[in-house]
Amino acid sequence: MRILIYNDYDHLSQWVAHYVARKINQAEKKGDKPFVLGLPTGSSPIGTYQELVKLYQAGKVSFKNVITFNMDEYVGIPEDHPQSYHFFMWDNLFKHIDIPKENVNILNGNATDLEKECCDYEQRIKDAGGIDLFLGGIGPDGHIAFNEPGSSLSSKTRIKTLTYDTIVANSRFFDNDVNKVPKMALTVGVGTVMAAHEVLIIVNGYKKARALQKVVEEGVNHMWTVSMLQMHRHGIICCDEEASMELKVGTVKYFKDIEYDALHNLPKV
Ligand SMILES: N[C@@H]1[C@@H](O)[C@H](O)[C@@H](COP(=O)(O)O)O[C@@H]1O
Repeated sequence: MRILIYNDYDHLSQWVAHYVARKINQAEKKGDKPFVLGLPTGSSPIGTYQELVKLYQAGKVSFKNVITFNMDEYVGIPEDHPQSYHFFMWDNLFKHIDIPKENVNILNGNATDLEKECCDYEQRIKDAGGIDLFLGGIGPDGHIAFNEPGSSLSSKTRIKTLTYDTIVANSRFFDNDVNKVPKMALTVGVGTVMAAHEVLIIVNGYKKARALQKVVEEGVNHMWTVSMLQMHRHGIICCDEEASMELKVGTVKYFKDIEYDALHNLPKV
């Protein structure tokens, strides 16, 4: 697992966006199949999305041949609700780029048969040839997508009940009122994320420091579901200094040394 520790969120976001754009362009050159990208919501990827929009506007990347799969969606709020993940994705990324609407996949939290929606989503991922690169964020309790502590590390897309921790953390988007936060969500499983060819997780801010410490310095544990990344063949964590605050000085120094190039040069797009 690679750990890239950037001085600040802006540098981290720039690097991630260039990395994604480079992968898209490499796939475009090969020309055999669309590039399949897994995407998160939340505040962590916003800087990356802004940088990707800039790269698109500068003509450095096109999303015409990209298929996306989002990680999760709340159950029971309309797609045009400002806090739905559908709304978030169009508002922060899709409406600013040239991705064809039919290439965007987001779980439907209002489907009449939610279990079928989850099974169909797994099938759609398979039909697309699997996910090439899954971007993700984490919750303060180390959850990935909505795979709350205790989730099966081989889980697939399914319905999950949100923990009180997550409801409180996400209430900041719902007028700080826990009662307004949906109690259930549809989410890809830890196994769905780990099946991607590559997984890149963005971790920023001090509130994620404890989770990062667990994931980097302790073992694989279902109570910190993102720790499963340790088992992935191509796992990368991009974090900022604040998120690294609970790591040992020696751990930080080690990863800063071995990732010197990635910390000082942007991937060529
Ligand atoms: N389901 C989402 C996760 O996919 C996301 O990673 C997490 C962190 O959000 P933020 O990036 O806003 O801290 O929030 C939610 O729980």
